[in-house]
Amino acid sequence: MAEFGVSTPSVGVAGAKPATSTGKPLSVVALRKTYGDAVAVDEASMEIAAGEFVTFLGASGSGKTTTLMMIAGFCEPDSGTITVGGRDVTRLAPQKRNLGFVFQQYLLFPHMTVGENVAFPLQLRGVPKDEIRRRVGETLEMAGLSGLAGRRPRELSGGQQQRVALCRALVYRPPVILMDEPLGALDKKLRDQLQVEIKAIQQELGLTVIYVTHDQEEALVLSDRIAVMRNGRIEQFDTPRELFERPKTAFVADFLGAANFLPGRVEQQTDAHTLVRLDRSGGLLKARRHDLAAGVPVKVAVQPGRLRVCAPDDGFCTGTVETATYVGSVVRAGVRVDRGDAPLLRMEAPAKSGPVIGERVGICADADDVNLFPDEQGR
Ligand SMILES: Nc1ncnc2c1ncn2[C@@H]1O[C@H](COP(=O)(O)OP(=O)(O)OP(=O)(O)O)[C@@H](O)[C@H]1O
Repeated sequence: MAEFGVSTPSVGVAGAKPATSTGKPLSVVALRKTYGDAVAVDEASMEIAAGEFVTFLGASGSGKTTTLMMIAGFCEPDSGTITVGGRDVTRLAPQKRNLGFVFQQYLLFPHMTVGENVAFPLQLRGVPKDEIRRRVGETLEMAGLSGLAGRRPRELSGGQQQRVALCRALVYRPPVILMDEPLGALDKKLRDQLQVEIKAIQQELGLTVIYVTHDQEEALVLSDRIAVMRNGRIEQFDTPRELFERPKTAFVADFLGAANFLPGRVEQQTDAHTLVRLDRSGGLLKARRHDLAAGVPVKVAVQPGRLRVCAPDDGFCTGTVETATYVGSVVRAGVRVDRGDAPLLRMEAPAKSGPVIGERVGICADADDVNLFPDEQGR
């Protein structure tokens, strides 16, 4: 599976670190960039640990690439600071920051062979020839490209070209590698495969990686932590699990898990829970405890995978199954809720016991899976 020739150690396990990390910590403080009146990046701050895989995730135009380009040195910030391994690099030229880059366009030199492309960063740094030969050989082997060293980029597939681009970034062991949608041009199958390989190699070498994508699944698979960006701001910077289970805003809940939202009001606080009365059906729903006063209008948010079918009398609402799509291990269903608490509740149920179209059902959720957000519109 892992063509990079490394074992695939606990892929996707946040925080798994190798014994020796070649990465360095990176810190960004109050980074800001404007273009005329438009604010592209607004006071972005984050501390990234050595060996951590961090992803900037957001919709088009949210400021991901601008933030990455400021870290790389290709775009000058209006204000703020960037430090790598404790050294302030904010005003340094890109080549003086000693960072590796991999972009969506492979940007390989077409007239050079694979081996020459990978050797290039070492030649620039004046590394002796024998050493270059050894390190290029090792890196190509790790990427499963040893047999292709003599080919030119046009004689390679897209996936192979992207592996060469990755080798060229890895060969001089930069303490931080920046990747901007590196798999964006590849088909889904190849993308999935290279995600596993990039993660494996990052863990193996203990690299610090900052990765840009607008693909939520890719971000979840790869990252120790994800910075969800919106309108130039970091909306939440957290582990995939925290973002998914404890989103701090309705935007994050919707962006990461496509949450269901139901309008209601806080009814009562207990020591362990917050009780919510749904607006239209009057159903009572238990959420994990939030610090909200009785009477406050809220949006109740539950991820589709955390809703369950139960007996109509046992749920916080009832409805009729309107759609049911078999997608392998689960059935994705849409439930038309009585009295209009939500247009159509989206849920996932195990395929074996999945709901069928036309069935009358109750809907339940564990309190711990129910998040509340104050409803700013107030109603
Ligand atoms: N050179 C520029 N001149 C003017 N505006 C710019 C420039 N570069 C970026 N912007 C604006 O800054 C904002 C953030 O752009 P950025 O490319 O960082 O977003 P992004 O999240 O990376 O988007 P995408 O996923 O589409 O690449 C956008 O509104 C964009 O139009």
